[in-house]
Amino acid sequence: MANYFNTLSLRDQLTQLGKCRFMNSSEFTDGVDELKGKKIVIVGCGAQGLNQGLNMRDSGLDISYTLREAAIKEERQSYKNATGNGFAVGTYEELVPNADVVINLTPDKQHTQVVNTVMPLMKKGATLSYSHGFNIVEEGMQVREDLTVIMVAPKCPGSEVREEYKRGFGVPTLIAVHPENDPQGHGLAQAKAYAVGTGGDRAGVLESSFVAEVKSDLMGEQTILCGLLQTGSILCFDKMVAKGIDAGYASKLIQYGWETITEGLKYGGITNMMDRLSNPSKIKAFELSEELKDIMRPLFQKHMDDIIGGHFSKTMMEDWGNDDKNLLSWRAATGETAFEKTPAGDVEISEQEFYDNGVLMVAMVRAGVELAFEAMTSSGIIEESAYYESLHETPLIANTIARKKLFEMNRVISDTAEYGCYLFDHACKPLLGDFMKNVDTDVIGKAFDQGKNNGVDNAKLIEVNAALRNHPIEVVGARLRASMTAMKRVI
Ligand SMILES: NC(=O)C1=CN([C@@H]2O[C@H](COP(=O)(O)OP(=O)(O)OC[C@H]3O[C@@H](n4cnc5c(N)ncnc54)[C@H](OP(=O)(O)O)[C@@H]3O)[C@@H](O)[C@H]2O)C=CC1
Ligand SMILES: CC[C@](O)(C(C)=O)C(=O)O
Ligand SMILES: [Mg+2]
Ligand SMILES: [Mg+2]
Repeated sequence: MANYFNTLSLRDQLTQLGKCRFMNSSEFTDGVDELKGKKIVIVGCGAQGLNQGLNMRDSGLDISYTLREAAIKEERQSYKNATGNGFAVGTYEELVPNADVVINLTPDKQHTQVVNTVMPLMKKGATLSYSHGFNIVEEGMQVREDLTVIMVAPKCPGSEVREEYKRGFGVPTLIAVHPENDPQGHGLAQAKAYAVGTGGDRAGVLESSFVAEVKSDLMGEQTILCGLLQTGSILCFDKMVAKGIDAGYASKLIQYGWETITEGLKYGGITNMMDRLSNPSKIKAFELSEELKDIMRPLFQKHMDDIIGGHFSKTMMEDWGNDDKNLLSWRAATGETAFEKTPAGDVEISEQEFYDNGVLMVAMVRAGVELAFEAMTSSGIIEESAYYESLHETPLIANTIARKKLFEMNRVISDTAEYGCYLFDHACKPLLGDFMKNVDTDVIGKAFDQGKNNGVDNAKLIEVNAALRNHPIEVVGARLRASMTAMKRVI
């Protein structure tokens, strides 16, 4: 199998990378009709499998799970997830031949083997669905000509897919039809109905391509969403402790700090997050983030280039072939970091204090979000997609760190995201070595303007505010957040 993206002509590469249309809610008036009464069988019952299945069943769809035989026999967690929630479970041979739609929600590493096993059992004209297109785009999986291939990719962890649905809403979702596999022309209608089933239509759906989803998803998760949050957690914690700040306080400031400060992003983007700081702190955070952007830009660009060119997927697949040696050793090493091992102290930290004493964390978030967005859009990914894969998803990943630190983040995200996160972290920490030598507790651990007057230069403040507010991510973000809020009001 060859990398599908690399087999395309430049024109087709650019067309598929740039495919992204924010769909109007009027396009979803048929609800789940296209899939009503159809047999939908999900392969795997993990982070996405369980939560998508619960939502689709509550939306009136016929959902059952097929698991590998050993998982059923040994009553593994996937089996318990499915049966414990009252779903029918069966082997591939029992369920796949009658399925109208087979949804592959196993880890990316398993896709080739899983698809090669289930495909011969699938009935003529059925549909195969994914939530991430790695197998199609990076591995070049060839799917039987009579089968339709679609993707419905929620832009968030599985736990949020369920939580938002229960709140009567949903999460932004990207849908796509593989152009090589749409023999009956109904792929888009099915993907739309599936997105309604998970609640995605209530938050916003992007009609995109497998290619755009893969390249943007990989970039977001490796850099700002997971990689930089990991690097920032470790570096900020070590700095505070080295400078004599109580380790329990430092641990708590970081564990809950990402969640608190990125909450500001949800409501009003980077502008709002930065506006939560006093004027002197905001100017300091701006200057730090400019410096961080200059230092980290080549690394963000390298990740984007390696993703676009296929170097990243090639090297990760080598690790798959090596029994995940890198992934497992990097996971173990993360568990040994001082931040992971130091429990959050029993101290009260107010919401405002997380901002005031976390100026460096705010600067890291601004730098990472903007750099990821810039690297994606300059590679042909449309702004809406780049927004979801950077700013929008950062608070959702930050929530996972608040639950159980980096362990929880890396547990909840896909193995693919986890691998890319460690790769970025290992390159980023040394890159920030000199920068970190020059920072002190006035920007991490204590308030920047403590005991000083609150004065700033007017011209400087105007310049900083303009730079923040006029960044393209703020423009597209304001539009997307307004439509999400409008959708929420309609429901
Ligand atoms: N994690 C996330 O939040 C997101 C994930 N995605 C995508 O969703 C897909 C699923 O990822 P995720 O939910 O993280 O996966 P998980 O690791 O959480 O779940 C995997 C499931 O697949 C089963 N499984 C593992 N290996 C095999 C195998 N060889 N054959 C059959 N079943 C197997 C496991 O069950 P058992 O081992 O018991 O057999 C488990 O139920 C991926 O394509 C990922 O990129 C997309 C958006 C976000
Ligand atoms: C951010 C990681 C992710 O892409 C996701 C939750 O969207 C993943 O692969 O887990
Ligand atoms: Mg993702
Ligand atoms: Mg991903």
